[in-house]
Amino acid sequence: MLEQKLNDPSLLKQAGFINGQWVNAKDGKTFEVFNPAVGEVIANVADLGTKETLQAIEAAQVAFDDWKVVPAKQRSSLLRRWFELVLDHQEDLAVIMTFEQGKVIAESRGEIAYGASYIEWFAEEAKRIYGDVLPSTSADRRSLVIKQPVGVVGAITPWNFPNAMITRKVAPALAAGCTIVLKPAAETPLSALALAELGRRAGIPAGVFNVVVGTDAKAIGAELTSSSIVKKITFTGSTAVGKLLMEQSAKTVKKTSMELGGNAPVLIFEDADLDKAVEGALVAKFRNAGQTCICANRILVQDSIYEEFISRFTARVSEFVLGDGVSSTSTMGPLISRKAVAGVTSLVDDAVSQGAKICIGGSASNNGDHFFQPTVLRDLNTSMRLAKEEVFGPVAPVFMFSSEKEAVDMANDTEFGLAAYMYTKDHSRIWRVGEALEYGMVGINETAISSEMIPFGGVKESGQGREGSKYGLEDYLEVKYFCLGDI
Ligand SMILES: NC(=O)c1ccc[n+]([C@@H]2O[C@H](COP(=O)([O-])OP(=O)(O)OC[C@H]3O[C@@H](n4cnc5c(N)ncnc54)[C@H](O)[C@@H]3O)[C@@H](O)[C@H]2O)c1
Ligand SMILES: O=C[C@H](O)CS(=O)(=O)O
Repeated sequence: MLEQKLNDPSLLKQAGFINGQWVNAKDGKTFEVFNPAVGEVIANVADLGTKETLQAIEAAQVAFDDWKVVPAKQRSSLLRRWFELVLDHQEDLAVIMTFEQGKVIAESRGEIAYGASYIEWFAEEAKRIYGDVLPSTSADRRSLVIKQPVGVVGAITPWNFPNAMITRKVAPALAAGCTIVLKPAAETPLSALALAELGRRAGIPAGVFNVVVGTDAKAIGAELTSSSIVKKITFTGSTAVGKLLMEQSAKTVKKTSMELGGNAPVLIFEDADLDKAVEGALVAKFRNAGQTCICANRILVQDSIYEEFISRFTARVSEFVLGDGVSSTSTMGPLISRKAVAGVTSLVDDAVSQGAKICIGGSASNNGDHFFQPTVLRDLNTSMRLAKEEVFGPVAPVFMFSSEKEAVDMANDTEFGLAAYMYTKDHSRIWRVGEALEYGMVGINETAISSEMIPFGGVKESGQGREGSKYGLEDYLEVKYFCLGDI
């Protein structure tokens, strides 16, 4: 049982969190949460819907009137306390995450630290929300700008990073003086509810941070996007759903922040440090069993080093140990669902049917229903689905290119533009290729590019807005201009 694994079993919450209270569904409905590694039910969580979402929005509106005038330093202190409590409970939060999402425990511990870093960062940024005094337009008037919170925020988050994708939204929202209604993914509600419990213990006032858990994402999302009380929607998830939410938000002209899908290329040029390129591509591809938005979705290798790269990379991939993420011997966990395994399988089968060769792996593993073998494919062409679609699984398609121009054209031949990576020692090439790549983030001889201090986000159909860094707060603030006459 999950609670028996926890030092503090009271962190395991199975109800929604609205206006500082744990609430069950008005109709008493619940839904099951599964451990993807073993297929066991680990929790039965309240299945909230439209009525409870409206209740949460109204609570957030009432709370906003008080929260927006809490001095920045006090908001900062509350966020700092929340940060400290998250780190104090890092192990329990990591165990909860591995049980409901499947990632290996070391990665879960890492995500808790990463998620906490956003709370720490925005606790600090809360005290740096500055306005401007502008040059006068005439002798008898003065112009100035203040910044104010946008208001009630609706947030919808994915299952692949069930802690950090939440704190990356809730922390800046609260730092700016906004209140928030969060709908986490139904696959991973427990991490969100544990964060809400620790926020409550930190002293974050009732109604400021609300969590609506439920399986009817469409209904909850419709309520959040149609309400005139909700002034902003912040979403992390697939591009298809992001487009839908943007459409729904247009009717009330909401601000939107969108962190959407990716199709990250790794460009490995013949002058690259091949050891670094192999290790970088390995991390970029197989983190969270390939289920991250900035995973290496295509590995593009220059023809003269293609065989050497394939040999070294495949050797390293053969070292992964598939298994239950709670086991310290496992280095890769399951995918989130059987549907995910089927999706990855169809992408591999499509490539092989068109002539791609399997270097290692290539099919679902017999470890259990949700496992897929770490896979390397070679001899691919750009007509294959793997060249266009987000894999979201442990499959590394290695494409070949001849010239720098061909590499850039291949890399940019996608509607996505989140992250891209390149390995080269040529500094002129770094600037030429870096500026030509149509992506929001570019890793150069490095693929571990994420932190709370950088502007995370993409261009094209990978989204709009940035999360983290000094830029991440602006999405939760409105600029107000004062014109002082009769001076
Ligand atoms: N850019 C980023 O920072 C980032 C981070 C993580 C994941 N992602 C992307 O998310 C996708 C994988 O996550 P996923 O499968 O959870 O994505 P998803 O879009 O299916 O679901 C994301 C969230 O949206 C909700 N949702 C689904 N349909 C909805 C609807 N009609 N109305 C309202 N809410 C709805 C889901 O319940 C979930 O909470 C991938 O495309 C990945 O690239 C992007
Ligand atoms: O999956 C998307 C995450 O944003 C990736 S990261 O952990 O922020 O690098």
